[in-house]
Amino acid sequence: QHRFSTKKLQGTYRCWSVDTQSKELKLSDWFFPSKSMNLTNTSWSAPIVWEGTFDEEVLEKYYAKHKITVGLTVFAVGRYIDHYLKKFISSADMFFMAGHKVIIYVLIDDLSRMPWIQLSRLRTIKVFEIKREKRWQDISMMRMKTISEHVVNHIQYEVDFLFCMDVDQIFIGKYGLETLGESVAQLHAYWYKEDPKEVPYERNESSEAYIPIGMGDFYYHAAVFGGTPIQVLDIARECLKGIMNDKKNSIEAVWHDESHLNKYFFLHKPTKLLSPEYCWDYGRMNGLYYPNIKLYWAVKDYKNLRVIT
Ligand SMILES: CC(=O)N[C@H]1[C@@H](OP(=O)(O)OP(=O)(O)OC[C@H]2O[C@@H](n3ccc(=O)[nH]c3=O)[C@H](O)[C@@H]2O)O[C@H](CO)[C@H](O)[C@@H]1O
Ligand SMILES: [Mn+2]
Repeated sequence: QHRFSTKKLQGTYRCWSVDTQSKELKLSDWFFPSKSMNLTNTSWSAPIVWEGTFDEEVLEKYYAKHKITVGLTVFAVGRYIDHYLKKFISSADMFFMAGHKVIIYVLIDDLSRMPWIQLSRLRTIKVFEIKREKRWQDISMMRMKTISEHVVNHIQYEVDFLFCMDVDQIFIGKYGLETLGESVAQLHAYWYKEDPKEVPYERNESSEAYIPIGMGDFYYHAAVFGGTPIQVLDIARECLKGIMNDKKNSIEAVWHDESHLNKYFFLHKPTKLLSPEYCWDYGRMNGLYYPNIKLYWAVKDYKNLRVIT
């Protein structure tokens, strides 16, 4: 078993297996990082996708012949429905996999509050009612349970690739084929330049999400992850297992599902990483400028929006 044991962590990474089901285009055909850019490859040879590293034309041509459908799950519970959902979906309609088939899976705790949104061609929405967890921490963490159930029940038969995203964000640039992969992780905008020693991994040894100081590769943002449906199923199941075991021991990891996701990607290296351009925070990172932001954080308002318990 790969769950935590200090001895096992040392040097024995489980690398990804080649998923023969994946319709992904071969890396050497479309990924051309320039030498002047930093951080375009990981130590396990996964690409880190930035604007300027990929040949969009080659990708479009390839996927014109190999038709795909891309899924996108988003949760909206409580006040997050009225505050974020419409903007997230209408901006996704415009920018997420433009020109390709997309199914947006909305998981909502009150169907009657689902906003009416006129979609473009090739886009479908499927709405599912879910039960509302009492604490915001559980709303966030139990997404892993709901995602895994829906992947098992239907998503796996409907899409070739799947993304799972937070609702409190907005697309503003083309979020395209370059992001597709077997297992895709998002670099967190606050920590992508940081030494892994400094990032907020769970440091409690008793937690399933524990990563010892000095280990770890990057700090990944749980607001975006994806891959093939089978891979996403594995991510969601493993994270849920960690979350539930922690609950049994009355532990809650410091950044909830994000801590468990970081543990997962530490043990099972993602095959593709997305630069912070794919999930940017204009609020805190305003000293830095990237001209090609594709998705950014909406303004947070925890005090008014989160369920209070
Ligand atoms: C950088 C950072 O601070 N990250 C943490 C923070 O992310 P966030 O502050 O981005 O968390 P969040 O409030 O966006 O919650 C995550 C997602 O759960 C859904 N949702 C959550 C609450 C709610 O009342 N209704 C609802 O629909 C919604 O899709 C939302 O986008 O908090 C999360 C827990 O919430 C995780 O611990 C993240 O690791
Ligand atoms: Mn969020």
